[in-house]
Amino acid sequence: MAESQYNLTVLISGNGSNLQALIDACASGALPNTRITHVISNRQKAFGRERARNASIPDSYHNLVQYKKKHPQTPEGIEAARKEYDADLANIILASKPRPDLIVCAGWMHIVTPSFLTPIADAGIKIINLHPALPGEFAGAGAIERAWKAGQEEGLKRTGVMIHEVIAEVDAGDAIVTKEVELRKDESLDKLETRIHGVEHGLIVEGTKKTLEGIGAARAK
Ligand SMILES: Nc1nc2c(c(=O)[nH]1)N[C@@H](CN(C=O)c1ccc(C(=O)N[C@@H](CCC(=O)O)C(=O)O)cc1)CN2
Ligand SMILES: NCC(=O)N[C@@H]1O[C@H](COP(=O)([O-])[O-])[C@@H](O)[C@H]1O
Repeated sequence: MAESQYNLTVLISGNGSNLQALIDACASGALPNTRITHVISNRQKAFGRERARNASIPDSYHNLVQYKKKHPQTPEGIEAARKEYDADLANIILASKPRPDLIVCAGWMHIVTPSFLTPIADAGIKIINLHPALPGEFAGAGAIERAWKAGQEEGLKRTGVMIHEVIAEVDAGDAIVTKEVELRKDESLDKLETRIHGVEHGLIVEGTKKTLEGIGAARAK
Protein backbone atom coordinates (compact mmCIF):
# COMPACT_ATOMS: atom_id res chain seq x y z
CA MET A 1 0.00 0.00 0.00
CA ALA A 2 1.35 3.44 -0.92
CA GLU A 3 2.82 5.35 2.02
CA SER A 4 0.59 8.25 3.18
CA GLN A 5 1.88 11.68 2.23
CA TYR A 6 1.36 14.26 4.96
CA ASN A 7 0.94 17.98 4.34
CA LEU A 8 1.68 20.53 7.06
CA THR A 9 0.64 24.16 7.44
CA VAL A 10 2.99 25.91 9.88
CA LEU A 11 1.98 29.09 11.72
CA ILE A 12 4.77 31.42 12.86
CA SER A 13 5.32 34.90 14.28
CA GLY A 14 9.07 35.36 14.41
CA ASN A 15 12.54 33.97 13.76
CA GLY A 16 11.25 30.58 12.61
CA SER A 17 13.98 28.38 14.11
CA ASN A 18 11.34 25.78 14.96
CA LEU A 19 9.95 26.05 11.44
CA GLN A 20 13.53 25.46 10.24
CA ALA A 21 13.70 22.33 12.40
CA LEU A 22 10.57 21.05 10.66
CA ILE A 23 11.90 22.00 7.20
CA ASP A 24 15.14 20.15 7.92
CA ALA A 25 13.26 17.13 9.31
CA CYS A 26 11.14 16.86 6.16
CA ALA A 27 14.30 17.06 4.03
CA SER A 28 16.24 14.50 6.08
CA GLY A 29 13.38 12.02 6.35
CA ALA A 30 13.14 12.44 10.11
CA LEU A 31 9.57 13.38 9.24
CA PRO A 32 8.92 10.72 6.59
CA ASN A 33 6.60 11.39 3.65
CA THR A 34 5.93 14.84 5.05
CA ARG A 35 6.09 18.26 3.40
CA ILE A 36 5.28 21.77 4.58
CA THR A 37 2.85 23.15 2.00
CA HIS A 38 2.15 26.56 3.54
CA VAL A 39 3.70 28.89 6.11
CA ILE A 40 1.50 31.65 7.53
CA SER A 41 2.83 34.47 9.69
CA ASN A 42 0.95 37.07 11.69
CA ARG A 43 4.03 39.32 11.49
CA GLN A 44 4.95 40.76 8.08
CA LYS A 45 8.69 40.87 8.75
CA ALA A 46 8.99 37.49 10.49
CA PHE A 47 12.33 35.97 9.45
CA GLY A 48 10.58 32.61 9.31
CA ARG A 49 8.95 33.82 6.07
CA GLU A 50 12.43 34.06 4.54
CA ARG A 51 13.21 30.56 5.78
CA ALA A 52 10.07 29.35 4.01
CA ARG A 53 11.04 31.09 0.76
CA ASN A 54 14.56 29.68 0.96
CA ALA A 55 12.94 26.24 1.15
CA SER A 56 10.55 27.04 -1.74
CA ILE A 57 7.56 26.84 0.60
CA PRO A 58 4.61 29.21 -0.12
CA ASP A 59 4.29 31.78 2.64
CA SER A 60 1.74 34.43 3.49
CA TYR A 61 1.17 37.22 5.98
CA HIS A 62 -2.18 37.32 7.74
CA ASN A 63 -2.47 40.86 9.06
CA LEU A 64 -4.61 41.48 12.15
CA VAL A 65 -4.10 45.26 11.91
CA GLN A 66 -6.22 45.54 8.74
CA TYR A 67 -9.06 43.79 10.57
CA LYS A 68 -8.77 46.04 13.62
CA LYS A 69 -9.00 49.11 11.35
CA LYS A 70 -12.45 47.96 10.17
CA HIS A 71 -13.84 47.91 13.69
CA PRO A 72 -14.16 50.43 16.54
CA GLN A 73 -11.21 50.48 18.94
CA THR A 74 -13.42 49.19 21.74
CA PRO A 75 -13.23 45.80 23.49
CA GLU A 76 -16.23 44.69 21.45
CA GLY A 77 -14.71 46.00 18.23
CA ILE A 78 -11.38 44.28 18.89
CA GLU A 79 -13.17 41.03 19.70
CA ALA A 80 -15.13 41.31 16.43
CA ALA A 81 -11.90 41.97 14.52
CA ARG A 82 -10.20 38.92 16.05
CA LYS A 83 -13.19 36.70 15.25
CA GLU A 84 -13.18 37.88 11.63
CA TYR A 85 -9.42 37.47 11.43
CA ASP A 86 -9.62 33.95 12.80
CA ALA A 87 -12.51 32.94 10.53
CA ASP A 88 -10.59 34.19 7.49
CA LEU A 89 -7.46 32.36 8.67
CA ALA A 90 -9.47 29.14 8.74
CA ASN A 91 -10.88 29.86 5.28
CA ILE A 92 -7.40 30.50 3.89
CA ILE A 93 -6.16 27.18 5.27
CA LEU A 94 -9.25 25.22 4.19
CA ALA A 95 -9.06 26.70 0.68
CA SER A 96 -5.38 25.80 0.26
CA LYS A 97 -4.51 22.97 -2.13
CA PRO A 98 -3.54 20.55 -0.83
CA ARG A 99 -5.31 20.95 2.44
CA PRO A 100 -3.09 20.29 5.45
CA ASP A 101 -3.36 17.09 7.42
CA LEU A 102 -1.99 18.95 10.42
CA ILE A 103 -1.47 22.57 11.50
CA VAL A 104 1.64 23.23 13.61
CA CYS A 105 1.90 26.41 15.69
CA ALA A 106 5.66 27.03 15.79
CA GLY A 107 6.03 30.21 17.79
CA TRP A 108 2.61 31.48 16.68
CA MET A 109 1.98 34.35 19.08
CA HIS A 110 -1.74 34.77 18.55
CA ILE A 111 -4.48 33.28 20.68
CA VAL A 112 -6.95 31.65 18.27
CA THR A 113 -10.67 31.72 19.02
CA PRO A 114 -13.42 29.19 18.20
CA SER A 115 -13.95 31.18 14.97
CA PHE A 116 -10.76 29.43 13.86
CA LEU A 117 -10.85 26.27 15.94
CA THR A 118 -14.38 25.13 15.04
CA PRO A 119 -14.14 25.14 11.21
CA ILE A 120 -10.71 23.50 11.40
CA ALA A 121 -12.01 20.79 13.75
CA ASP A 122 -15.08 20.31 11.54
CA ALA A 123 -12.69 19.65 8.64
CA GLY A 124 -10.98 16.96 10.73
CA ILE A 125 -7.66 18.84 10.96
CA LYS A 126 -5.68 18.73 14.19
CA ILE A 127 -3.73 21.70 15.52
CA ILE A 128 -0.66 21.30 17.71
CA ASN A 129 1.46 23.91 19.46
CA LEU A 130 4.97 24.21 20.79
CA HIS A 131 5.03 25.73 24.27
CA PRO A 132 8.17 26.28 26.35
CA ALA A 133 6.69 25.02 29.62
CA LEU A 134 5.32 21.82 31.15
CA PRO A 135 1.61 20.98 31.25
CA GLY A 136 -0.28 23.19 33.68
CA GLU A 137 2.64 25.62 34.15
CA PHE A 138 3.37 29.10 32.77
CA ALA A 139 0.61 29.16 30.16
CA GLY A 140 0.73 32.06 27.73
CA ALA A 141 3.40 34.38 26.46
CA GLY A 142 6.73 34.91 28.25
CA ALA A 143 6.83 31.38 29.73
CA ILE A 144 10.60 31.01 29.64
CA GLU A 145 11.26 34.23 31.54
CA ARG A 146 8.60 33.39 34.11
CA ALA A 147 10.15 29.98 34.70
CA TRP A 148 13.63 31.52 34.91
CA LYS A 149 12.43 33.99 37.57
CA ALA A 150 10.77 31.17 39.53
CA GLY A 151 14.07 29.30 39.39
CA GLN A 152 16.11 32.26 40.58
CA GLU A 153 13.69 33.56 43.18
CA GLU A 154 11.59 30.61 44.34
CA GLY A 155 13.97 27.71 43.90
CA LEU A 156 11.99 26.01 41.12
CA LYS A 157 14.20 23.11 40.01
CA ARG A 158 12.94 22.50 36.51
CA THR A 159 10.77 23.77 33.70
CA GLY A 160 10.35 22.17 30.29
CA VAL A 161 8.88 22.14 26.82
CA MET A 162 5.75 20.52 25.47
CA ILE A 163 3.95 19.92 22.24
CA HIS A 164 0.25 19.93 22.91
CA GLU A 165 -3.09 19.88 21.15
CA VAL A 166 -4.57 23.33 20.67
CA ILE A 167 -7.95 24.01 22.30
CA ALA A 168 -9.70 27.26 23.16
CA GLU A 169 -8.08 27.41 26.60
CA VAL A 170 -4.53 28.59 26.02
CA ASP A 171 -1.80 25.94 26.41
CA ALA A 172 -4.27 23.61 28.17
CA GLY A 173 -4.71 21.00 25.42
CA ASP A 174 -3.56 17.41 25.93
CA ALA A 175 0.22 17.09 25.93
CA ILE A 176 1.63 14.97 23.10
CA VAL A 177 5.26 15.02 24.15
CA THR A 178 7.04 16.79 26.99
CA LYS A 179 10.67 17.20 28.06
CA GLU A 180 11.92 18.60 31.33
CA VAL A 181 14.64 21.25 31.38
CA GLU A 182 16.73 21.75 34.52
CA LEU A 183 16.80 25.23 36.03
CA ARG A 184 20.26 26.26 37.19
CA LYS A 185 20.89 28.78 39.99
CA ASP A 186 22.55 31.99 38.77
CA GLU A 187 22.22 30.98 35.13
CA SER A 188 21.38 33.92 32.85
CA LEU A 189 18.02 34.07 31.09
CA ASP A 190 19.83 34.06 27.75
CA LYS A 191 21.61 30.79 28.57
CA LEU A 192 18.36 29.17 29.71
CA GLU A 193 16.60 30.34 26.55
CA THR A 194 19.38 28.82 24.44
CA ARG A 195 19.05 25.47 26.22
CA ILE A 196 15.26 25.53 25.90
CA HIS A 197 15.35 26.44 22.21
CA GLY A 198 17.64 23.47 21.63
CA VAL A 199 15.07 21.19 23.29
CA GLU A 200 12.26 22.81 21.27
CA HIS A 201 13.91 22.04 17.95
CA GLY A 202 13.96 18.33 18.71
CA LEU A 203 10.62 18.14 20.44
CA ILE A 204 8.66 19.89 17.68
CA VAL A 205 9.82 17.20 15.24
CA GLU A 206 9.09 14.41 17.73
CA GLY A 207 5.65 15.79 18.55
CA THR A 208 4.76 16.36 14.89
CA LYS A 209 5.93 12.83 14.00
CA LYS A 210 3.91 11.27 16.81
CA THR A 211 0.79 13.23 15.78
CA LEU A 212 1.16 12.24 12.12
CA GLU A 213 1.61 8.59 13.12
CA GLY A 214 -1.70 8.84 14.95
CA ILE A 215 -3.35 10.38 11.90
CA GLY A 216 -1.93 7.59 9.74
CA ALA A 217 -3.17 4.91 12.12
CA ALA A 218 -6.65 6.44 12.13
CA ARG A 219 -6.63 6.49 8.32
CA ALA A 220 -5.65 2.83 8.20
CA LYS A 221 -8.69 1.75 10.25
N1 LIG B 1 -6.73 29.12 21.64
C1 LIG B 1 -5.42 28.91 21.67
N2 LIG B 1 -4.60 29.71 20.96
C2 LIG B 1 -3.25 29.49 21.02
C3 LIG B 1 -2.72 28.48 21.82
C4 LIG B 1 -3.62 27.63 22.54
O1 LIG B 1 -3.20 26.67 23.23
N3 LIG B 1 -4.95 27.87 22.43
N4 LIG B 1 -1.33 28.34 21.94
C5 LIG B 1 -0.68 29.59 21.55
C6 LIG B 1 0.77 29.79 21.64
N5 LIG B 1 1.04 30.51 22.86
C7 LIG B 1 1.79 29.78 23.74
O2 LIG B 1 2.21 28.65 23.41
C8 LIG B 1 0.63 31.84 23.11
C9 LIG B 1 0.91 32.80 22.16
C10 LIG B 1 0.52 34.12 22.39
C11 LIG B 1 -0.15 34.47 23.54
C12 LIG B 1 -0.59 35.89 23.73
O3 LIG B 1 -0.80 36.36 24.84
N6 LIG B 1 -0.78 36.55 22.58
C13 LIG B 1 -1.36 37.93 22.57
C14 LIG B 1 -0.65 38.81 21.57
C15 LIG B 1 0.85 38.72 21.79
C16 LIG B 1 1.55 39.42 20.65
O4 LIG B 1 0.92 39.63 19.61
O5 LIG B 1 2.75 39.71 20.83
C17 LIG B 1 -2.79 37.82 22.06
O6 LIG B 1 -3.06 36.91 21.24
O7 LIG B 1 -3.55 38.70 22.46
C18 LIG B 1 -0.42 33.51 24.49
C19 LIG B 1 -0.04 32.18 24.27
C20 LIG B 1 -1.08 29.92 20.14
N7 LIG B 1 -2.43 30.27 20.27
N1 LIG C 1 3.73 30.54 23.73
C1 LIG C 1 4.50 30.10 22.63
C2 LIG C 1 5.91 30.59 22.74
O1 LIG C 1 6.23 31.35 23.61
N2 LIG C 1 6.74 30.14 21.80
C3 LIG C 1 8.09 30.59 21.77
O2 LIG C 1 8.27 31.22 20.52
C4 LIG C 1 9.57 30.92 20.07
C5 LIG C 1 9.54 30.86 18.58
O3 LIG C 1 10.85 30.77 18.12
P1 LIG C 1 11.09 30.56 16.55
O4 LIG C 1 10.28 31.60 15.82
O5 LIG C 1 12.56 30.71 16.41
O6 LIG C 1 10.61 29.17 16.23
C6 LIG C 1 9.94 29.58 20.66
O7 LIG C 1 11.28 29.56 21.02
C7 LIG C 1 9.02 29.43 21.85
O8 LIG C 1 9.75 29.49 23.05
